[in-house]
Amino acid sequence: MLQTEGLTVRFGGHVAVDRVSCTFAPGTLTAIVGPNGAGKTTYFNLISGQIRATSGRVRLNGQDLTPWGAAQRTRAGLGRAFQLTNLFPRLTVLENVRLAVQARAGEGLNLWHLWSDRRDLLVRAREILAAVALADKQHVAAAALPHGDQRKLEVAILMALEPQVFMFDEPTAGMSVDDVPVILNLIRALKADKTKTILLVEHKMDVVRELADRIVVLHNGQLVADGEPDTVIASPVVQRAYLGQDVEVEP
Ligand SMILES: Nc1ncnc2c1ncn2[C@@H]1O[C@H](COP(=O)(O)OP(=O)(O)OP(=O)(O)O)[C@@H](O)[C@H]1O
Repeated sequence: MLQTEGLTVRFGGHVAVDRVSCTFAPGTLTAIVGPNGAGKTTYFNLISGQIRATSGRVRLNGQDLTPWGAAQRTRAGLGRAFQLTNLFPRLTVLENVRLAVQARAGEGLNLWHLWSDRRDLLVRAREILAAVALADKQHVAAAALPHGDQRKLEVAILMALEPQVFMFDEPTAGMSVDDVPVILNLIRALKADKTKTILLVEHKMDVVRELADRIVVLHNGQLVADGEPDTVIASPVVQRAYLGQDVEVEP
């Protein structure tokens, strides 16, 4: 169970995320939608610990993570698709995934263990690469991958870490038409597991409609709608937000 309580961040005079309180339960995929600049990515950054809140709290299973940095939150089970800066650019695709599998298996993110004889870890890494359709690129250096493949590698590493909470921020952005279904299938499979808490920021409403159990709408940093997809999509607040008109929110 992931919770945010009154989560707020100000950048100068601008309140990018404004008192957002929300609970995300295991077995549920929640789509977070809203117009450009609504605060979706900033909300993710506050949850994953990339930026610190001005006020409010983030809890996972009741534990207050608010004072913790991103790495500690990852260890606690909050998983966000890694940015390439968190990867080892000169190591191959397989080595990067293998390291994440090792970290999950409790051997730590230790390069000296990379060639240990834990064959099971290597097998698991190869399975994950097959699932994200990167098996044929396993020996390519991470930094040499085209953008779409780098996004797939980020998802592969996230899968390898087996977090309790999966956070996807526009996971298919910049991907080829062939790769989009690969990633959507993976998210479907995670959802079918029914034990994971999945958060998805996504602009494509057809994807949201198909995958979401619940939709949360942010507008000007505030949570303005929350509920079942059909109800939320039909609500005047969403219709107005997507038509670009002003939405009335709390002062
Ligand atoms: N580090 C920062 N410093 C100053 N302002 C910021 C910072 N990060 C985000 N903002 C501002 O906060 C607001 C919310 O941005 P955010 O990227 O979270 O929106 P978003 O809903 O993810 O938008 P998009 O759909 O375009 O990705 C924007 O007005 C943005 O300019």
